[in-house]
Amino acid sequence: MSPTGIVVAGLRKRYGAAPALDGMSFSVRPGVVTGFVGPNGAGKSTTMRVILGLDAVEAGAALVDGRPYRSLRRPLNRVGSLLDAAAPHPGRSGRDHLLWLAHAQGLASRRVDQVIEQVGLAPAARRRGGAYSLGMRQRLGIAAALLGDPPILMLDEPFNGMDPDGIIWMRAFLRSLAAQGRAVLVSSHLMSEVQDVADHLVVAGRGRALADAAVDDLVAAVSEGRVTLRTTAAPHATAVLVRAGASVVAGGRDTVTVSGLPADRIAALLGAGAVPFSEVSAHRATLEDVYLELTREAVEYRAATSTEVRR
Ligand SMILES: Nc1ncnc2c1ncn2[C@@H]1O[C@H](COP(=O)(O)OP(=O)(O)OP(=O)(O)O)[C@@H](O)[C@H]1O
Repeated sequence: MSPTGIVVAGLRKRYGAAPALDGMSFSVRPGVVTGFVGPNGAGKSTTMRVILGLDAVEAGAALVDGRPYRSLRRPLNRVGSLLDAAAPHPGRSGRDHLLWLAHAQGLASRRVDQVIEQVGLAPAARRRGGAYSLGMRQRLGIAAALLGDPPILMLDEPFNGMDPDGIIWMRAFLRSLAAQGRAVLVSSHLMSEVQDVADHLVVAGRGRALADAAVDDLVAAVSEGRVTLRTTAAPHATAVLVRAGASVVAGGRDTVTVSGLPADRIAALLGAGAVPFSEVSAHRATLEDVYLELTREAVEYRAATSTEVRR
């Protein structure tokens, strides 16, 4: 398959005065789905374009199988990419679009029917492209990326325009591609889209990777030292705990997340203050928490979504 996947090291690029990439570094390993998430403008699409040699950088390097994309001998057999949903000629069928691409790459027509099957486009393959929904165009774009049977796949926002069934299909499909040993990089500006599919996450913000780590490690790091408290008297509990030096963040209904105090001390303080509670347990952060924590400073504007009381 691919011995090294993709390695991105210290990419820098400006558009005018504004840095689009400001030291972007991460790697995409074989056999794993790597989610590439970050707010709008974080530099995800620019990074993918740089990996494919479509954009130049002022510093840094992007290597595919240890080489710059442009020096690969048969690049389409090494990396399959989806940067924008496919836009077949409106009068041409999806199958004809793929046949045209296959011939341009010197690939057998047989490959076209295989990838159409793989992406579940068979019922629509002979329909005119003009009638395709965005979700169908995404499938067609993925079929095109797979034509050369590449060991590396790079998909920019492939969930865009997919309905819930399409999203479930896409997750399973990406997992199966990684299980075959391929390196799969998939971007999204929504953490919810990559959760349940990515084993590894690169969180981008302001042109750099804020994190490049296994999902489990990120969740553990953000969970550490936090305690979930379930109480019907959240305002009272918050007042008691903040007075004792904790930070308290409102969670779901009847729950708050406490940091700065161990669980046994929290229970003792609430007991002493006669504050009712039903649970005090180690907090398990969600991927959404991880994302919010990491990108807090990288987002130019975010409406207040939680009430946080700090000491
Ligand atoms: N062709 C361009 N000309 C000028 N600025 C650009 C161009 N392409 C990207 N940028 C800027 O570079 C920065 C990074 O953009 P990029 O599209 O890579 O981010 P992104 O993470 O993919 O965001 P999104 O999720 O919105 O696509 C942004 O500030 C963007 O406005």
